[in-house]
Amino acid sequence: MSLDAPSKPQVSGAGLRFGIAAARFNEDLVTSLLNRLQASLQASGVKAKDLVVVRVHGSHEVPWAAARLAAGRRFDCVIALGVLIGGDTNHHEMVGQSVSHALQRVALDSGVPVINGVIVTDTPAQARARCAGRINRGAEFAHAALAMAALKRKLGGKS
Ligand SMILES: Nc1c(NC[C@H](O)[C@H](O)[C@H](O)CO)[nH]c(=O)[nH]c1=O
Ligand SMILES: CC(=O)[C@@H](O)COP(=O)(O)O
Repeated sequence: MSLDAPSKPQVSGAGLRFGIAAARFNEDLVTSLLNRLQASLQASGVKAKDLVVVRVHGSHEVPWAAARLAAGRRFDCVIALGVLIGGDTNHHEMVGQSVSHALQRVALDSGVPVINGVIVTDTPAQARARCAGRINRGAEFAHAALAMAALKRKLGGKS
């Protein structure tokens, strides 16, 4: 586990727009992650009207939704959220790797930054600690999103 995330960026969120694609699988945990993300974005000045959330079945479906949000060219950054927890097989690792690659492809192909907020853990306890416990990954993803949205405004993108 790493807790050495960068600190909150000195970025005002006012006027920045975010598209969020979130899985329903492990719904309570993903919703907690989403709530923490939204609270952190709004604390930095992002308006509720500038946060658009779409929900999909599982983490495997998140990259497609992220791609559609990015293709709309309305957002400064797209944020992908999901929680993959190990079951009897290594399915969670397979999905986690493919989702990670797909999200990177969406970002590079679309020119819209994509934040990988899909958490992959071996146990439910590890997932709870990161989504609803002492490790606030929702706020970390918000900080990454704010920084990348501001950078996109500065450097430009395809859109
Ligand atoms: N086991 C988890 C899944 N599995 C579902 C897949 O993501 C996918 O929806 C299914 O294979 C149909 O394409 N999803 C999660 O988000 N978290 C899990 O722990
Ligand atoms: C089918 C799934 O999404 C996932 O829950 C796999 O679980 P398991 O490894 O126990 O088959």
